[in-house]
Amino acid sequence: MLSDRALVRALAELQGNPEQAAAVVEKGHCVVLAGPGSGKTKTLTIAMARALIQDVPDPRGVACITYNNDCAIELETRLARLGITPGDRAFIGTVHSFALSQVIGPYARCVPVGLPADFKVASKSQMRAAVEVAHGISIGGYGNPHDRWKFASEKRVRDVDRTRPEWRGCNPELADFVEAYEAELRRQGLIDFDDMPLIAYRMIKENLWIRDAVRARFPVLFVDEYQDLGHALHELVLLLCFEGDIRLFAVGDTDQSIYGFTGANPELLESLTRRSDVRTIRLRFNYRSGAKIIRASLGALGEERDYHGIDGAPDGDLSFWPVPYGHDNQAEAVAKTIIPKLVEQGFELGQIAVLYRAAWLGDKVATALKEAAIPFFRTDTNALVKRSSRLARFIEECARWIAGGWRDAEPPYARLLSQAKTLVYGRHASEREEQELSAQLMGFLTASLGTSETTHAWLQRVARGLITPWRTIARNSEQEWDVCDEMISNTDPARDLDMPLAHFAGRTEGSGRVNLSTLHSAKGREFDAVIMYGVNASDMPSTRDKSSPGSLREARRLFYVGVTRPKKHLSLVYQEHHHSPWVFELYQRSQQN
Ligand SMILES: Nc1ncnc2c1ncn2[C@@H]1O[C@H](COP(=O)(O)OP(=O)(O)OP(=O)(O)O)[C@@H](O)[C@H]1O
Repeated sequence: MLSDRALVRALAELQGNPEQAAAVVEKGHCVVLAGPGSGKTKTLTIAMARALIQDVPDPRGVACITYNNDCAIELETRLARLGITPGDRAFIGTVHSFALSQVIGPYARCVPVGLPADFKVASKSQMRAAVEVAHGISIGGYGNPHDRWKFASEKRVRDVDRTRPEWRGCNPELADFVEAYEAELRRQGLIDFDDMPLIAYRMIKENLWIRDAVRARFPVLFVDEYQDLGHALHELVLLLCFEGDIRLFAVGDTDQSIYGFTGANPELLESLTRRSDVRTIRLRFNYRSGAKIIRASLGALGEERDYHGIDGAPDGDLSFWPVPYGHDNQAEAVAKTIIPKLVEQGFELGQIAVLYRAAWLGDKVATALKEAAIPFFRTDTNALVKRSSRLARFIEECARWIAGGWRDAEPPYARLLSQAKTLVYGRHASEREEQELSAQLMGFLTASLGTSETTHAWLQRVARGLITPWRTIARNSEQEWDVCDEMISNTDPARDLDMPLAHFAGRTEGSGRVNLSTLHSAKGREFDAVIMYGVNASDMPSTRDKSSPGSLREARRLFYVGVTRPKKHLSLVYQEHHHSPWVFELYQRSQQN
């Protein structure tokens, strides 16, 4: 339970930092801008707890929007430490789930948006087919529809307000393409992912009573990682907060903007700081990393910033690992030399992370670690348990309960039931629905106790016993039910991927396993030691990164995100005589004072 005592303790922790302390008690619109490790997320979570206790009377609550499910889960974990759990008074989720569960779900049937009551989210193949139909109608079928769609979908997420002249004034044929595509989806009772914030925006803009209803429920809106959220969220914020009187508390760092390919634009956050009705607070200390790592990170960014380590913090250390030949040899060096050396220096495996650009590089590291018998936990797209998938995490928690967790309530059954409720009903289930769900879940879990099934066989039973019946009744159309099938395929015994259920159940983070993550998924996280793998001249930046100044800048920011994750030690691994140019700049800057 959210308690005054936990809040008093949390507020006391910020007293040494006047900027953080001022931000959490701010009663007007507030934007906190700061570099890595400066306590933005900590400030946001405490501000949220304070608002819930002191500013917003029950049953009203607050909403907190963030970029993706990874970030939402990280926030939920931090808020849970302050006694806040998502529920009626606190919405925590992505902008898509906010749009779907707080605007479209409750109000679409009251306004003419052209959605049937039982609308569904389109699958990838339905979206591709709709693009092809729309291309035939709007462009006459000339050229490759999917190549053309890339430009159309960029316009779709950028020009959010279609009543403005830019929508038809600039590239009208792309506007036609988008409209034909959306009409084709609607004809089938479908919406897609990008539709969610766009439809919510239009619903609110055209029906101001919906904005009032959202404000009645959530008088304060928190936004984490604002720089990674695109135009649709920004327009929603302008509508809800600056035209609609909901209080905004946003945090972000333009130097860590790494989702340009999804339409994110760091300028949107900058534009908020120029508003006279917003108080901008800049944090100056980096609590995470030693001074040497902070200096190195400025070399990685290639620009100076006014961030400092805290007095008395250890300097931190860097090591450089030139390896003859390519990725395989570099992965071997990570497994056979670098990790053992870090362990020798006293680092725990669970506090070491290996970061890389793409999941296929993670495969190479995983293979080398397997051969060296080093346990690891993957959080990239090739991971068995997708960190970003609530369904995958729920399945893993069920396995933990079966593999002994039921004895000491770790995880407690109530948590499993609440996760199941969210997956199927999006949190609001009737008493009868909840009872039926519980009977089904409890029946399944108890039938799994004491069996000697492997993970693959058990997952097949999960699919038959839970997923198949649930996906037919699911109201929460956002859920990716196919994740269970992916897990079944990723444990295929024919490819020697199966494992005992107890082994699968122990695959949680921080349990003595090295963390393997893409740079994107490492965002917002921290580790004692970080190994940046594959920092080669041809990978960072890649030829694709060099195709435009914007993508080159974004690649550099991605490198910076990785370099700013360690608290105490940063290792860089690259091909001998073929290192990224940024490694050299980083080295030079780390040597200066
Ligand atoms: N006032 C403070 N006193 C002590 N430790 C703090 C303070 N503020 C933040 N920290 C610690 O600093 C670390 C970084 O904080 P946090 O993750 O909130 O930073 P951030 O700005 O969100 O980082 P990033 O942008 O890199 O994700 C955490 O370990 C946090 O507990």
